[in-house]
Amino acid sequence: MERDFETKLQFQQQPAVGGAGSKAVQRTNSIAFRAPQEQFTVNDFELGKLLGTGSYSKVVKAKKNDTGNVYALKIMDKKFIAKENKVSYVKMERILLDQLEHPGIIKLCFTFQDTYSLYMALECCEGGELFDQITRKGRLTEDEACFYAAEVVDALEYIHSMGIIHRDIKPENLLLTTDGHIKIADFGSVKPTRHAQITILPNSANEKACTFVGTAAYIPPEVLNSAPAAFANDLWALGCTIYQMLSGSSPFKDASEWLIFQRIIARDVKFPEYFSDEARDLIDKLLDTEPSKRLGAGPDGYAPLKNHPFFKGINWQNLRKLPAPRLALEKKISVDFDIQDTPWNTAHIGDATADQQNIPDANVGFASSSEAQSHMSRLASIDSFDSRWQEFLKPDEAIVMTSKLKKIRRLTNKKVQLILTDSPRLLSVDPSRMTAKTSIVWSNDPNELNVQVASSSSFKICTPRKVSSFEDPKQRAWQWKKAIEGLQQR
Ligand SMILES: Nc1ncnc2c1ncn2[C@@H]1O[C@H](COP(=O)(O)OP(=O)(O)OP(=O)(O)O)[C@@H](O)[C@H]1O
Repeated sequence: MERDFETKLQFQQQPAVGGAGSKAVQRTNSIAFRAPQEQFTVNDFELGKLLGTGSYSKVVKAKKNDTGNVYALKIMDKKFIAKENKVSYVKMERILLDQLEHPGIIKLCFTFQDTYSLYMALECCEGGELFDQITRKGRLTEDEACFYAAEVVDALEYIHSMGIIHRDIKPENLLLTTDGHIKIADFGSVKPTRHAQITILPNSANEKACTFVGTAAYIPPEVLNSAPAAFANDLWALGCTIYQMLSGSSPFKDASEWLIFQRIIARDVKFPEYFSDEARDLIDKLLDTEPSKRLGAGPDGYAPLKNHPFFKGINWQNLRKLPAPRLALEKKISVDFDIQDTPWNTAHIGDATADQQNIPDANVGFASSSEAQSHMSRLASIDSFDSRWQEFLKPDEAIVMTSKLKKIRRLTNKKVQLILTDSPRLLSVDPSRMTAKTSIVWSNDPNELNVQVASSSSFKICTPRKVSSFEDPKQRAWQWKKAIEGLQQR
C-alpha cells in the first residue's frame, strides 16, 4: 500500500520543463519542483493551533525549530487519501501551487513526508478565512466587500490567464494575511484547460472534466446540467461570494442541497433592500445563467468586470499596498506555541476555549450534541496523524484519541500515553521508553468498562479487575469518557 502510494505520488527530480512562464500546457512524467521536497520530519517543527480542517487534511500552525519561520502545515494522511481516491487532488494542488506565483495566491514553501503523512508547508494566513470575517461581522460594508472582491478578481484574473479554473471559490477558501489581504487557497479541485500555461501530469487535464466538484451553494447552473468546466464557473462563484459578503449568507442558501440546487436552476435570487444599485448590478451580471455573458467571461476579458461602477475608486495596479479592512478577531482564547508540551502532541487543539476547560460538560459551547460529537471526532482524528504511535497499532487500525496522561498510583505517578483505537482497544504506552504496557480490557458493556469523571482533568477507567486513575493536563477527561462511550455504543 505504502509503495503503491509512493509511486502514485512521487515525481522524479529532473530539469524543469515549463513552469509559470512557459507558453502552453506541458504534460510530463517528471517535474522539477520549485518548492523543494525536503527531508524534514515533523519533529523539526513546533506545532501550534489548528488553523482549519479540510475534507482530507488538517492544517496546523507550525514553527520551524531552526529558522523560527512560521508556516501553515497541511497534513494529509496517506492511507486516508488513497482510500478516498484523493491522490489526484493532492497531486494537482502540489503541482499547481508550485507553479503559481501571485500575491493573491497562497504560496507553497516546501513539502516533506514520513511513513504515514504528507506535509505541505504553506505560507501562513493568520487572519483566517473570509468566511469567519463575514460571520463575526454579520455582514460586510460595501467598502470592505469592494476591497476583498477586488483582490479576488485580481487573483482570479491571474489564475484564468494561466489557463486554469479554480472551481471552489467561496469565502472558506479565501484566506486573510495578518494585515488583512486576501489569498486564494485550496487548489485541489482545479481544472486545467487545454491551453493551461503550466506543467501538469499526463491525463490530469482530461480528468474530472465534467465531474461535479465544488460546494453546493456556489455551483453554477450549467455545472448542474453537466456542462464542461469553464472560467465562467468561477465568476458565478465570485458573484455568490460578493452577495454573501454583503448579506451574511449565500444567495441560494436553503435547508438541503436539493433545495439549493432547485434555487440555482431557477436562479431564485433575492437582493436585500440595503444593497446599492452598483452591488446589485454587479452580482446580477455575475449570476447570469448564460456563462459567456457573465462579466469577465466575454471577449474583452476582465476589463468590463474591473471597470464596473462597484469597483469605482479601486487602483488595480496598487491593490496590495492599499490598507485592508480591519479584521474582526476571534473571541475564544487562542492556543498557540507557548503551551505545547511535546513537539507533535496536537492533543490540545480545539480545547482552547475557557468554557470547555472549566465546565464539566463536553458539549458546552456547541449548539447540539451532534455538533459536539463531530467537533470531538475532528479533534480525535488529528491525533491519528501522530505517527509515533503507529508501531503499536494493528494493520488498518486507526487512533481515535490519544493523550499523554499522568497515571495516578498509590506510591508513584507515571506518565503514560493512553491510546484509544477504532478496533476498539485501549492501549497504554510508556512514552519515554516507547514500550507497550498492559492494555485495558475492552468491553462494550458499561458494567465491564466505564469511565468516571471526577473533574475536567481527572478520570478513572473502571473494569471488574482494575480501576486505573488518570490525570489529563489538557483537561480532556470528559472527551475521554465520550470517546470511549461512543465506541461502546457503535
Ligand atoms: N495557508 C493557510 N493559512 C491558514 N489557514 C489555512 C491555510 N491553508 C488552509 N488553511 C485552513 O485550513 C482549512 C482547510 O484547508 P484546505 O482547504 O486546504 O483543505 P482541503 O482538504 O483541501 O479542503 P477542502 O475540504 O475544501 O477540499 C482552510 O479552510 C483554512 O481554514
